[in-house]
Amino acid sequence: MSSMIEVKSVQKSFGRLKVINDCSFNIEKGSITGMIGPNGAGKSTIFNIIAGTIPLDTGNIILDGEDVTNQTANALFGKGLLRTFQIAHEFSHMTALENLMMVPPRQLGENLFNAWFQPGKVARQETKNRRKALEVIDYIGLDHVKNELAGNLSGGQKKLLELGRTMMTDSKVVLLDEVAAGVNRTLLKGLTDNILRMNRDLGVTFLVIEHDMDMIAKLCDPVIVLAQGSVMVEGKIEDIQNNPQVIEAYFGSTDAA
Ligand SMILES: Nc1ncnc2c1ncn2[C@@H]1O[C@H](COP(=O)(O)OP(=O)(O)OP(=O)(O)O)[C@@H](O)[C@H]1O
Repeated sequence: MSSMIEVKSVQKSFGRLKVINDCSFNIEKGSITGMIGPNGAGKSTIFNIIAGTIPLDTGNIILDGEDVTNQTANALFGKGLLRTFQIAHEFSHMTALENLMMVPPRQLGENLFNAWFQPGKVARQETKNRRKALEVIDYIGLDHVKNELAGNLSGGQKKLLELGRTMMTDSKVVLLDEVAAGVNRTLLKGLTDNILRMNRDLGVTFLVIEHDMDMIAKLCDPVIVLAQGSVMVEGKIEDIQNNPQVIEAYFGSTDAA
């Protein structure tokens, strides 16, 4: 297997606080890699560095063989790396289906030149886009609420819609940051099943940061344990759960989930 993402000796400090400390790991192509660790271990920070939302101090991020260190989230999006975002406030008054249709980058209809000079092409693109959105909404099991305003969807349905938005883009790698938070068990199963299907059917690689250990156990292999800004151990969830060092650092921590 080859690497989709390589994190190489990354360091990151906020002021005098060293948050990421010589952190290195690989995410294999086609894997669903989990990341766990105690509160404050640096999970969100390394996640944001990979996603291009915060710059690193030293080290490198390699995406599918290309050095993409400190490239913007937009540039990375163009290269097939996507993180899910909560549905922004301004999209909550649009329907679930419209939210999906909004997603593709470089949408022709938004380009004035194309709208004026290539109206046929724009219409074709919109039809294609709508067809894809209908396929995606069916795939994620939200067909029955496709015309509902996104703001009226339940918390779990919004998470499914966020996942659906990643499917509109043909992403190679999707970063998921605590998607299970606040989602009920039934919808969580839907979310987990969809991630597994996207991985299996579409070959999407995932990096999943999650406090929900059931979800990690169902989805992820391998699991990386981050502690104090670097990788403590990496392996199968069964081995990690029995590792005394991890139990001490993670499960022994009073504020661990
Ligand atoms: N922008 C920032 N400025 C200053 N300190 C920050 C900033 N972002 C994060 N930190 C600090 O970096 C450390 C790691 O935070 P981070 O959010 O990456 O941890 P985490 O492992 O995701 O934690 P949790 O599981 O609680 O979400 C914490 O001590 C946090 O206070």
